Amino acid sequence: MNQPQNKSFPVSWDQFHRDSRALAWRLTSQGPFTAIVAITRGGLVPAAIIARELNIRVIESVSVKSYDHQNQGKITVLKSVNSDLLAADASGQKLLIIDDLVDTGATARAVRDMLPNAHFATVYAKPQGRELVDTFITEVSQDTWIFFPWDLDFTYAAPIAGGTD
Ligand SMILES: O=P(O)(O)OC[C@H]1O[C@H](OP(=O)(O)OP(=O)(O)O)[C@H](O)[C@@H]1O
Ligand SMILES: O=c1[nH]c(=O)c2nc[nH]c2[nH]1
Ligand SMILES: [Mg+2]
Repeated sequence: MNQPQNKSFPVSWDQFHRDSRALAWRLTSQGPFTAIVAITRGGLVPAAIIARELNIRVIESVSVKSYDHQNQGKITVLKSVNSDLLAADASGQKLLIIDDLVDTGATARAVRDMLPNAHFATVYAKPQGRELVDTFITEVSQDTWIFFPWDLDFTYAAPIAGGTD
């Protein structure tokens, strides 16, 4: 990552479900899609919600890793897209790629290279990667780290004004 992520944007399960549903609503005018390609692991949860809302039964995964905790490394493709879907994309079928967020855009670029005709959607977007995404719901600033509900646990929060309660 290019700049420190000194703000935080924690997302609850409720909020994530609502935002993913809002993304599904927005995607209704872009389909119908024959299949979803979820970018694991973060894209698996919104992909399940969107598949349910849009009645899509075929879900493929592509595994791309670029972060170790909050540090960006080089892009590694751990699992590519199966050849049937590569052929479907090349023949003009509408595929939908889903991820939880786009940050620098490195992951999105790698997956777009595999499926150049697919519609790319994320729940959240940061400015550096926004142009690589066709549809998203909420933008946060580049110096914000989004904390997803599957990475969080309930814990004590100090008062905003400082000190202890
Ligand atoms: O736009 P970028 O700068 O490439 O960052 C966005 C990607 O980073 C995160 O995935 P990560 O590589 O951490 O793997 P994970 O989904 O398994 O958590 C996130 O889920 C996106 O896929
Ligand atoms: O949980 C996450 N939050 C983020 O803001 C982010 N950016 C890249 N990868 C990320 N993972
Ligand atoms: Mg990811």
